[in-house]
Amino acid sequence: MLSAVGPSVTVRVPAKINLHLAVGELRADGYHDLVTVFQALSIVDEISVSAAVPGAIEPGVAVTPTDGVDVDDVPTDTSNLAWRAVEALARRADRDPDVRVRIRKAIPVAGGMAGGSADAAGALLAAAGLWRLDLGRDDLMEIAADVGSDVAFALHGGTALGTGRGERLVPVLSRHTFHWVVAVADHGLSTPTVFGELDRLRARPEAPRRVGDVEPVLEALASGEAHSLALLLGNDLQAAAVSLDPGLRRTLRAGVDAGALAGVVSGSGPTCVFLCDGHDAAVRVAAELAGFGVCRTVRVAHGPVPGARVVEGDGPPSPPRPVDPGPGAYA
Ligand SMILES: C[C@@](CO)(OP(=O)(O)O)[C@H](O)COP(=O)(O)OP(=O)(O)OC[C@H]1O[C@@H](n2ccc(N)nc2=O)[C@H](O)[C@@H]1O
Ligand SMILES: Nc1ncnc2c1ncn2[C@@H]1O[C@H](COP(=O)(O)OP(=O)(O)O)[C@@H](O)[C@H]1O
Repeated sequence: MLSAVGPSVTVRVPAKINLHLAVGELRADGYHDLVTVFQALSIVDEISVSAAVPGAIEPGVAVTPTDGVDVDDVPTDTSNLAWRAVEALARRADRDPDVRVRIRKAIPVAGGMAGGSADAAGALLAAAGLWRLDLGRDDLMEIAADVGSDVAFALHGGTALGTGRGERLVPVLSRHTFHWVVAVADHGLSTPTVFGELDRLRARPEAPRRVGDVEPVLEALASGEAHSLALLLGNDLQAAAVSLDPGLRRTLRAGVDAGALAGVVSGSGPTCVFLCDGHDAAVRVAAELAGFGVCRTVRVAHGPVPGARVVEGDGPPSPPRPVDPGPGAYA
């Protein structure tokens, strides 16, 4: 959009959860190989990138909370993941990152829902549009993966199987919409600390049990059966998140007591997500769970939803991406 002060592009980008997260051994590069099933949920951040204008729009990052999210721990300096994405794109395009990034934040911070990665994906798409860069989807995915393991999925959206660090994606057939209750904790957990805790737990004789194969999860998604999927939700990082934050055990129990089909820690936590038998059931579970006092806030959400999309501005609209895969997809 051409405004009085200059052009700007706005992108909406979803949170993710991990329906299945199998963590391999620690690699020499400090990462772990993953086999994960991501699903994008209807909790979205909005990222606007505007051309800096001397004296009117200063380069940098601003963050505004929405939906009661706590943004105290979101940096507004060059360490913000959205800014790092803009810098990576600017390097690729051989230009200055002379922009202002505004983030309207609804995704819980440090909650295992990849909010920072979502902002990075949003900033990447918005800046590419603002600068009218001639980059294909593969170029954007490559830059995204360099910024963080989860950034590529935020561009992709829908439901996808992630391997490698989580950045290698194949779309997964997911029939129907799944309804979730999201229990947001009053604090965050650091992703590297949770991976480190899992390594520590695995070095002990009574190592936590690992999640099973991913194939049954893909079959349940293809069938669209929430009851089948509920039995298969699993996350190797859950034992580590619970070890660092034992209160999560109560949260997980409370969601099921409130009527959810099943619950699991999302990614490195501490957000817990509960699969419900339809939208009305999710609203009931959320109301009951909110009364248990086991988390800071409770949200109702659904998935899958599309990945990062341009909603306003003079950049090219993002190509529509199928939530269901085309030929050659995994399931
Ligand atoms: C655990 C997951 C599951 O989807 O999500 P979150 O809980 O963070 O949302 C992801 O793997 C997080 O991805 P992301 O948050 O992008 O991680 P990165 O910035 O790439 O890495 C941060 C740190 O986490 C650890 N890490 C991350 C990914 C991976 N496959 N193995 C790792 O060991 C490493 O210590 C790394 O230095
Ligand atoms: N745009 C951003 N939004 C949220 N956190 C950010 C952002 N940029 C950097 N961070 C840092 O990344 C950490 C992890 O945040 P986040 O991506 O929300 O969680 P997670 O890795 O658990 O999914 C935060 O504690 C914060 O310090």
